[in-house]
Amino acid sequence: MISVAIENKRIGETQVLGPIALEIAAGETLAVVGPSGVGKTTLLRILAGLDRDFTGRVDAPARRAMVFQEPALLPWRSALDNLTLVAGVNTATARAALGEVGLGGLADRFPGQMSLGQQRRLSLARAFAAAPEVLLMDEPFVSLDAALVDEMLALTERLLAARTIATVFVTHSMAEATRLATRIVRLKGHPAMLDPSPA
Ligand SMILES: Nc1ncnc2c1ncn2[C@@H]1O[C@H](COP(=O)(O)OP(=O)(O)OP(=O)(O)O)[C@@H](O)[C@H]1O
Repeated sequence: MISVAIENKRIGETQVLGPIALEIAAGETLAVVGPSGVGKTTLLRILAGLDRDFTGRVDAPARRAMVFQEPALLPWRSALDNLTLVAGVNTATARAALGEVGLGGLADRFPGQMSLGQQRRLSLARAFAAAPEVLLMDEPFVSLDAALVDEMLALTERLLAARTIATVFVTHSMAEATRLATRIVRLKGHPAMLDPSPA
């Protein structure tokens, strides 16, 4: 379970967020939608513990994983080694995670030797490998073609269904939000707050 109460988040002189209060239960998938530049990534980075420069508090389990817009893989490490460098992921766990996303046969490939879809699946495998209690995804399917988005959505649904993770994902796409999320919230305004009308 994640509980967040942001009073104020500034970037320079500008107040970007707040006040914002949210609770996300284990097993729940919350989609955060809103216009470009409203503060969705800023909120997600606070939830991930990557940004502590705000007024307020975040209570969340320590085991958090993040999936970024770009796969952010290490090009000089094999698929397997991209997973084993995550704390708590040994070779057996990494192989199981690769198998779960359909990359069991590509453990020794480098990211540059994989298709875009395979790289995205590797990025998902890396996030799930460490058995996170909290998963944060920042537009994980942006710039993919429709068929690949559909494949990635199906895979993510399958991975989440087998676990009880508190998930927050940022998206521009209402179609993605509706498909994956159990709840949708919209960020609105400057500074951004939760829009009380249903998203
Ligand atoms: N390092 C920075 N310096 C100055 N302003 C920033 C910085 N990072 C973000 N901002 C500003 O903070 C606001 C929120 O940015 P954020 O990236 O959270 O928006 P977003 O909703 O995720 O946008 P998008 O949907 O386009 O990714 C924006 O107005 C942005 O210009």
